Amino acid sequence: MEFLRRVPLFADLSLEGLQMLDSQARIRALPADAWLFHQRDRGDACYVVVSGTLRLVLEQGSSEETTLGLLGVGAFFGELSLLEPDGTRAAGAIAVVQSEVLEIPIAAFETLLHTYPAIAYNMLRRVAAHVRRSDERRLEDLRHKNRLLTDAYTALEQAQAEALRRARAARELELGRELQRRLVPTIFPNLHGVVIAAATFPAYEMSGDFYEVRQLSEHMLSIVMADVCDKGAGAALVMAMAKGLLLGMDQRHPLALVERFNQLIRATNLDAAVITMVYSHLDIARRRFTYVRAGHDWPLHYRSKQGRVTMLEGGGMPVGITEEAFFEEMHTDLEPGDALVFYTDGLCDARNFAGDTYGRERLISAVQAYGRLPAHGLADAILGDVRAFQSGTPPIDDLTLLVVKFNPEA
Ligand SMILES: Nc1ncnc2c1ncn2[C@@H]1O[C@@H]2COP(=O)(O)O[C@H]2[C@H]1O
Repeated sequence: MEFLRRVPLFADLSLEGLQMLDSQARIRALPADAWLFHQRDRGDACYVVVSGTLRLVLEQGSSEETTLGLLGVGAFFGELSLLEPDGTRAAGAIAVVQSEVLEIPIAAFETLLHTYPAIAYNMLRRVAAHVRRSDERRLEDLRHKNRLLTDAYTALEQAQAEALRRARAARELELGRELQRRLVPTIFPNLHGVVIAAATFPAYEMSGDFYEVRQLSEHMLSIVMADVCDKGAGAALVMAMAKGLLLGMDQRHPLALVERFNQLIRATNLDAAVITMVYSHLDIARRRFTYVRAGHDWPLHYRSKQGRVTMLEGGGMPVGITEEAFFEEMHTDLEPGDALVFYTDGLCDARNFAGDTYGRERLISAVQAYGRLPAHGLADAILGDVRAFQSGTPPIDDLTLLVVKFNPEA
């Protein structure tokens, strides 16, 4: 009774009212973590905390919980569900520590409301406050969910745009690669027993390496091996432009062609347009090889009679550096069974795990060892030697190899 009198809600109750409550209410003990009731349970009593602490919980899902508030000694709760017919609990109540509550059955609660207008009025104020608070909570909850949704939507939009951009870039690269594949020949003129084999491997999606073999007359081939001094898409664009320029040029004189080509490349004003190249003519009837080496790695000449390899001499700077560049036209005579090996610097610069480069010495040894093989066999043997040396280390530069096997028909 004394305890009931100290509960603020019951402060104005008459002795009769307090006695009625006291006779009908009972104490319930709750161990820590015990549920007094769950949200959505049917309400059949209201409560006052006698000892300990309870927590009011919104149970939103199996794992989601929101604490509405803590109830200390003297707190009154559990009345909302009693005010509507067959009302259910708006929240669950759980003991935080070992606690006790005074349980007032619905019948006693209704008698109180009917008998004491002041209590009914207080109850009305509590309900109004609950409704307002729950509206605010719902609004804030909605705003929060809206923010989460907006964030998720923005993230999704960004991810979609990024995926689209990547797909487009990948498609463009694929188109570029395809275009480039068509720019380098795979079928070569096979005349008078001269067989050519070539292979190119870009370090990135696209490459700055290129080669070209054209038949200029019945007995004359032009052979070009070139390397744009850059990698990737930029190099590939310069490569396509350079190839176009070369195609339209007068091919009769190697030295004149390289000099003119240098001026044309300079005239493009592109910084990236620096190209090392070997431009050459193979005169099959005269067994003569004429070439201009513009800053490119020395082609190798396998002399079948001696079984030896020589580097083809002759100097010159890369194309595209200066208008005053100096180039040299050189000649060498070929014997049946000889081979010419052209390559880009990606071949000698191929690295192994230890960081060592394949190098020209190894290349010369390989050409010397396999020089007797036909063109494709020799190209495969050289590439096999490089791959074995690399043992899986990813390439850092484009790698191109072209082999000419000279077996003129008598
Ligand atoms: N914001 C609130 N929303 C719902 N119930 C509340 C809230 N704050 C306190 N409560 C009390 O928690 C009790 C849960 O059971 P009832 O719905 O019977 O009555 C509820 C109120 O007494």
